[in-house]
Amino acid sequence: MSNPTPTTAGPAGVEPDGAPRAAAGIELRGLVKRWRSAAGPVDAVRGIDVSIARGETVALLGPNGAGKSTTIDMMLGLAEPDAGTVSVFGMRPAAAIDAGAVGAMLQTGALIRDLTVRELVRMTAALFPVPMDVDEVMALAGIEPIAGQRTNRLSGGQTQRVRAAIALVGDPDLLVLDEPTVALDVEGRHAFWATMRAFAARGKTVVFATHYLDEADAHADRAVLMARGRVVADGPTTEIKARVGSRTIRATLPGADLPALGALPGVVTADRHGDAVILTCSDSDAAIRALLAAHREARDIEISGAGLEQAFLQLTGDDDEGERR
Ligand SMILES: Nc1ncnc2c1ncn2[C@@H]1O[C@H](COP(=O)(O)OP(=O)(O)OP(=O)(O)O)[C@@H](O)[C@H]1O
Repeated sequence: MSNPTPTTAGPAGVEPDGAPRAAAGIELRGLVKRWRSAAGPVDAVRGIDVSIARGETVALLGPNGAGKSTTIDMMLGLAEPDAGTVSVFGMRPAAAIDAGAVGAMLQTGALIRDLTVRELVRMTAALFPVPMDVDEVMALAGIEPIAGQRTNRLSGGQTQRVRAAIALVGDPDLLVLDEPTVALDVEGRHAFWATMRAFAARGKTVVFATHYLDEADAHADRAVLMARGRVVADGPTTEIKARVGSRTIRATLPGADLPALGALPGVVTADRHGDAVILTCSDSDAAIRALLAAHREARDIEISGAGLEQAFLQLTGDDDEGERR
């Protein structure tokens, strides 16, 4: 990964005609990236369009190799697109970084050794035009208790917290996180997301890639699902769940005729577990009415929404036809 190259784009936050860009968010337009390696070319990103408004928290979701990290690299100016454009608050990525508008926590990146945690955070703060107060960022990242510890004597979870503090200390308007909680245990994840929510609550824009679908569901306003270099779904997590269908009806119904249940209006599939039947529905309202009309004896009825995991598997499972909306 190379360092961002400075750009000669216009002054930070100002359009060529002099108008302020305060309202602009992140715009990815027609982005294409083909990596060339010894094993041959890899079409990592195959034409994606994503708009992220200021103040939004957006999760980039997708299986291994979907193109999430490549997209993040282009958003940060670390990789040059083969086609398309990236605009970060109206600027090219390198200009946005030069302006101190972007903080990032990528998958790799060691801490400078032989400094205390506080020294490292203070030193990093000095690199930014308008940094956060060092004590404030240490509190936000929960690293006050390890302020005096040497950076080479930290656990994996402590290292992640310090990396988070370093990403935050420039008080960026955009924070980009590539699978930030991979090394964290359950408690560490909880603390990490509390930090990020507190940061987002200051009106900041947060974009994160994750494999943890529950994290996207819990912490993002919106999820952009990628598979094989394309966007296969983009919307609020609730909308994505609704798009794939579905809700599930469970009911106790001994001796039920599964083919008949499967043929009820609004039902897509019918399965049995012991005396319980599980109906996957495209229209759970129609299905529940039909079920009760046909089987007054049905009891213990539960209706639940599909988890994001289920939505994700359905949306990314058969993506050969390309982008679907
Ligand atoms: N620097 C590179 N050189 C060559 N190929 C690359 C490079 N970076 C990524 N790739 C390839 O591009 C494709 C997309 O990778 P990318 O890391 O963007 O996906 P991802 O969705 O972030 O995956 P993961 O969840 O595993 O991190 C993969 O096939 C990967 O092997």
